[in-house]
Amino acid sequence: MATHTGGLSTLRTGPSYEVSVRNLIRSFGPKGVLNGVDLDIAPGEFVALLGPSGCGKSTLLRALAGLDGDVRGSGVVKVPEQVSVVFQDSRLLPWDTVLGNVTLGLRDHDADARGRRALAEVGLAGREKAWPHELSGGEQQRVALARSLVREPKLLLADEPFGALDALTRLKMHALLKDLVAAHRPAVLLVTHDVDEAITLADRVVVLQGGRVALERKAGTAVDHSALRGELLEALGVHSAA
Ligand SMILES: Nc1ncnc2c1ncn2[C@@H]1O[C@H](COP(=O)(O)OP(=O)(O)OP(=O)(O)O)[C@@H](O)[C@H]1O
Repeated sequence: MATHTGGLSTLRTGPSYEVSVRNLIRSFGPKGVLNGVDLDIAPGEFVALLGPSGCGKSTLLRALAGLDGDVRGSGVVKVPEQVSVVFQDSRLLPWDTVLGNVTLGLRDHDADARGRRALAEVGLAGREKAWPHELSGGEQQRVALARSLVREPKLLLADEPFGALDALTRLKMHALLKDLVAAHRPAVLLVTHDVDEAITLADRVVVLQGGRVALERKAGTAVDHSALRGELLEALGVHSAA
């Protein structure tokens, strides 16, 4: 699914990066959206992408996924071959079972066994034969995660995957995603509007603004959550009294 530029990647970036973006520019008609984005993601690193609505977060994610066509020469210097994408809606095929959705397109002889294992990992063992409409929104997102991870991606791209879920389900999904990422170790780029979600889940938080990376901060358990929260909210133009 992802597209490659080859060649330049070894000149511009160390082999230690899974993803390298240099001076990525994207516009729709005369409107510039991405005006020179630089971003590297190391193997197994979890990066959260924050930014005001319309600043180009999804555009960047789609460029990395190769969803908007050929990205050669556009600034995506390096992306791995195995990329999986999870969106806000699960995008399950309504006419196939849960297991069928997870294994869709897999040709290996052990696809079913792998699909069952992936479903067990997301807490849906026993639901293989269910239809998507029989599942809750949270369960459908679990299936979407299983479908992504069964392909053992080197890069997991997630575009507000929990944005449509209630607060409690969202917290449960955070814990699940943390466990899945710890087990599979893909590099992750998570687009989110939720500053706390970004700080809790990611190793690094990147703020996109004016079509460029405006701020990058280390996140994770070792950092002062509330100080980082304040700094990020300020960068996003939200002035909180807290
Ligand atoms: N296919 C397209 N054609 C024309 N304009 C587009 C297209 N896709 C995105 N845009 C425009 O590019 C800008 C960035 O959109 P994008 O979806 O990347 O922003 P975003 O940061 O993900 O926003 P949000 O947080 O609201 O989801 C927006 O102004 C949008 O209208």
